[in-house]
Amino acid sequence: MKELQHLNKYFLKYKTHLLIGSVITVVARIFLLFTPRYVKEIFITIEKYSDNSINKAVFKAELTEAILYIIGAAVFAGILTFFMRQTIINVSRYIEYDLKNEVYAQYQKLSLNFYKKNRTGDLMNRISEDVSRVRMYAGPALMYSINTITLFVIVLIYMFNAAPKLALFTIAPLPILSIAIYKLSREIHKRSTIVQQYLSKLSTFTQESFSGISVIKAYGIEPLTASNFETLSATSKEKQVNLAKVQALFFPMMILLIGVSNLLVIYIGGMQYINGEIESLGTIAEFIIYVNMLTWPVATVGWVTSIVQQAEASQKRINEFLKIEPEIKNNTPNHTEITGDIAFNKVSFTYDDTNIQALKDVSFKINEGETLAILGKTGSGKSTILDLIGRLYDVDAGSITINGTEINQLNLNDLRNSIGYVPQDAFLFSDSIKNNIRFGKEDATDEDVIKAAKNAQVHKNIVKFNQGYNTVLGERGITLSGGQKQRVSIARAIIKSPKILLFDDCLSAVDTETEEKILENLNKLSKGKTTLIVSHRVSSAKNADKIIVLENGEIVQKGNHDSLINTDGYYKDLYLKQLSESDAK
Ligand SMILES: Nc1ncnc2c1ncn2[C@@H]1O[C@H](COP(=O)(O)OP(=O)(O)OP(=O)(O)O)[C@@H](O)[C@H]1O
Repeated sequence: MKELQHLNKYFLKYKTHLLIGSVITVVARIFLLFTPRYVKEIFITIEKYSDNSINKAVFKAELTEAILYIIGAAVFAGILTFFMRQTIINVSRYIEYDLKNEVYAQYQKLSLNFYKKNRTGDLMNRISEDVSRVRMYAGPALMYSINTITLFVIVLIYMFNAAPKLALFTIAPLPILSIAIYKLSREIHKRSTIVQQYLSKLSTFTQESFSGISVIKAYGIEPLTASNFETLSATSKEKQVNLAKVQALFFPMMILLIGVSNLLVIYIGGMQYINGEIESLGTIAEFIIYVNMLTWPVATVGWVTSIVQQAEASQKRINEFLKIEPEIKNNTPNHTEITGDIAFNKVSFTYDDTNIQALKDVSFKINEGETLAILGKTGSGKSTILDLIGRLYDVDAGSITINGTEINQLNLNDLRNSIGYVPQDAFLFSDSIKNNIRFGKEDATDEDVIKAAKNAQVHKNIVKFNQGYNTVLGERGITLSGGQKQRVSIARAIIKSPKILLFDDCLSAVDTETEEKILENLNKLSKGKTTLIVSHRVSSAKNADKIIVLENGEIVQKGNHDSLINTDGYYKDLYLKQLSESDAK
């Protein structure tokens, strides 16, 4: 129960609801217990009438009174049961909602390293499956526990008062029922976890197959994919059948044990009646109703125990993530002014998971309003420089400063809000083009969106779509070409009009003519803004104020276009190669 203590703060938050719910539960059970007692009364009345101790009129009156009490109590207990569910079960839904929000907020705080270590499916499972299991503890388990305890205490008092020996025999099989249900619930849980795993394997397989349907079709491997699906599906079916087998045992077992208890009541009760140990047959009828009333609560003891165990395991998994301290912390809660003077001072950085040193002793400076182009072979560390500016990771050695202040001393939100970042793989949400661009600036008007799209040279493409800016993009923006996606992503960054613009090789999929136009527009737009352009093309770098060339994480060349084309090295070679390529066209 240690892990579940995390929920205590929520129980405290909803204490009034819980208290009212508990009181209602107790009162509802008390009313429910009117039935057996009045059934006994009816039997006694019948016995009195058959003994001729009462006349027909009294018999009728007593019978009617008892029946009315039974109906009234049942209706009242029914209404209270409704409110019992409306309070306690609703609280479990509130707690589920709060917990999901807490986990989601924590996910957002965690750094990229966390996302590399944990699979998306796992993150999704903890926020949905695990939270649902915990809800079962916060609601149904709590409700049934109060229910069972109340019913048990009252019924046992009644039973032992009425006929102690009969009471003892009647409740004897109940612990067996409870243990059996506990064992069965555990088995059901074990098997349903396996079923769950297969279902998620099936959905991952289906999702991947249909995302990559063009590759599957191009390679003509539909039969192979179909047979892999069939194999997976067959195992999944087998597991479902296994689960259904144990589930099918649940009710027969309950019916059997109720039957045994009923027989015991009738047999022992009958013997006691014959021996004159109990005064009326009504007591036997009363006990039969008690046994049936107790069966479900007793069964729930086993069921609740298994729910609590599952919830504890799920909460443990949730707590594992909640306890992780975000690696990237906002060290300055106060607002900080961000300008565009950026300096790298002997920065080194190694990726934790791969142990690859992506940057070694990198130093450079860009003044506000300047453009820096970063070139170099793949894997030389270019993207890492951009990631470090946005503090997606913190440096291992050296420092990065913006206007003389180390970036880890800047307010993290201010820093990220002042950056417009266009990643290498443009990621677009399944939403309209307009909203995808507006994502950069929530309060942007339609005119702002169009202006940004024009500057990113994508407006003409967008208006050609039937729905124009309202065109909804499919999963991962599949309806757009690579170059169009890159340009929508650029529009998203420039609409924000940030102090710092980071372009990570985001013109690779556009032709050189469009690239030229975009760069021209950016040149106008980025007046006063600091711009970093990562590229593999000299055309993207030639107008930059400064150029650096990276190799294996180290700066091997520094300068501008004019100086670098006159110096032997990577830049000059690239320039000559790309010049001859464009001449050849
Ligand atoms: N998230 C990551 N986790 C672990 N290692 C990484 C990660 N990102 C990059 N690396 C490694 O760090 C090195 C530098 O990568 P980086 O992405 O900065 O290179 P790049 O110059 O931008 O390459 P490209 O031109 O192909 O985009 C590479 O060896 C790469 O494998």
